[in-house]
Amino acid sequence: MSKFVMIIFGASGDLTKRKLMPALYSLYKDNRLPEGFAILGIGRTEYADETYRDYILNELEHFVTPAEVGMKEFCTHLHYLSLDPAKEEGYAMLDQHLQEITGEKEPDNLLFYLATPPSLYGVIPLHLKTAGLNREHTRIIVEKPFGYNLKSAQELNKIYASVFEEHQIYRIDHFLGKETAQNILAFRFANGIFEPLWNRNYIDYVEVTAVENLGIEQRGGFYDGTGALRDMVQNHLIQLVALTAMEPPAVFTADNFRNEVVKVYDSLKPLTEEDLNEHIVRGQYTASGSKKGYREEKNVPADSRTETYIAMKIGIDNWRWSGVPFYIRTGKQMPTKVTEIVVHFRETPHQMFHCHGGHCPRANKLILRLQPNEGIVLKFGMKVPGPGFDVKQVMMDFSYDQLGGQATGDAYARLIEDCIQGDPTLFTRSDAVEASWRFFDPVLRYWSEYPDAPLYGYPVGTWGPLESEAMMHEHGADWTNPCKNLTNTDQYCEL
Ligand SMILES: NC(=O)C1=CN([C@@H]2O[C@H](COP(=O)(O)OP(=O)(O)OC[C@H]3O[C@@H](n4cnc5c(N)ncnc54)[C@H](OP(=O)(O)O)[C@@H]3O)[C@@H](O)[C@H]2O)C=CC1
Ligand SMILES: O=C1O[C@H](COP(=O)(O)O)[C@@H](O)[C@H](O)[C@H]1O
Repeated sequence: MSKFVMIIFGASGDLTKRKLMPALYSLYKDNRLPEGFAILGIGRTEYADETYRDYILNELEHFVTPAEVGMKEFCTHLHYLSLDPAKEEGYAMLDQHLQEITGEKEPDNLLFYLATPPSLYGVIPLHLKTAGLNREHTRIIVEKPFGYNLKSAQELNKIYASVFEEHQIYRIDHFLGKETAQNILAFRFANGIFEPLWNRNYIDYVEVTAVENLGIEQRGGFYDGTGALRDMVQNHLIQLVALTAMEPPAVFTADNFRNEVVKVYDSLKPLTEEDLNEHIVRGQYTASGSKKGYREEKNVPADSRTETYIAMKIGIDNWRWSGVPFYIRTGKQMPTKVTEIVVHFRETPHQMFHCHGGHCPRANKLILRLQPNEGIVLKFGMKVPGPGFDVKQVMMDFSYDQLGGQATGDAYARLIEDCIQGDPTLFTRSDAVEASWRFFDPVLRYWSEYPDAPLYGYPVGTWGPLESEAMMHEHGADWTNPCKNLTNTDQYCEL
């Protein structure tokens, strides 16, 4: 077998330093990278191998905590080549460099990772093809968002299909690499107790939340052309909906699993005019105290109408879910960072216990928390000891800490390792990416046709525009908001 080389386009960027290098280092220290591997960073920024190694070592010392021995040794596997990935002429030099690193005439155990702005996702594979670097054993990982809308995703898929076989293409969505996202499948399909209840007969509605207490950091240029819908909803949030809603595959293989994901996307209830007007709330954070508003961020136009928050009510038209609303939301500069799915079961058909002593019987709720404090919480009513029938909500909770205190693995490490081993299960297939865009395309069209469609402000550190609360009130409910500084499972503000 040829020597393994991972080539990162965008090697001077944010993703590389914050996620990819720490993930590769964690695989390295656990001896999970192929023997004699090399990593070649590509970018327009000028570095010599040595200065790039120093730069990455410095970033690893910052992002890998606690600091560990072995990082310097890991960095000896790094190389750097300065070229503009948009220009064809650099690719012969890339080929030459790969030959020098591997000592082989035609190295083909190559993994290309596209961590550049999405505008380069179409041109890089074409240049790889021209340079003859799309060899039999090469693979390519492409970051999200894959496409800007349905049409561009279809065009990209065509380009990739003209350069690689589908089994060589890995469209990454790092949420699927999260241990806790995969655990949704184990929770649903390895346990008999919940699955019989997991349908429209017993579930009233579902919330999917992925919010952050950070702003856009230094990514204004990227984010302003992207927005929350493309950055989070079309990929991460809808993947979580799929994991929650999908049917169990008969056998757990990559194709079976991915077929079930596509079936969920194909069953998403097309958005109507009413949905576009009333069941989508977009927002943008505004200054509060010393915190900047979105329009004051670097590389963001002062009149930007890019959404940093979006909440939507969506439906799935199939036997299991017909009539059950899924409320999904994501936002920057919220009070805390939390990713979770809350499944609200129907109330008992008849309420024989009434509110008492400040407590009211409520419907059962199951919370699947992906981060932080990964775990599962089931809420149910119990009689408070003493006279009368005072029913209080209590919680049964499982925390990942109970699994021997082992930290949940890193999503990027898991996915890069899967790709090296040729396992595409947790990557997005071409038909899935198109099906997802097909569903969200009308929202993008609506916003471009009606640029004055409402965009609500929300102050930094709040739970988004009040209009999104109003959307939930239509269902007679409120969003489940964990308290600020969530530190353990019983900190739910509404309790
Ligand atoms: N950052 C994150 O947390 C996450 C990012 N992603 C995705 O990963 C991808 C990369 O993100 P991120 O690292 O934040 O992006 P960056 O904006 O940091 O860009 C990465 C690198 O691409 C190169 N680049 C930028 N513009 C151009 C250009 N016009 N032509 C050629 N090269 C260019 C730059 O290197 P140089 O100037 O040296 O050429 C830059 O360092 C994006 O698609 C993003 O959606 C996904 C999940 C999380
Ligand atoms: O893909 C992205 O995800 C991050 C959030 O990921 P998490 O694993 O930290 O929850 C988000 O900040 C970023 O904007 C987006 O591009």
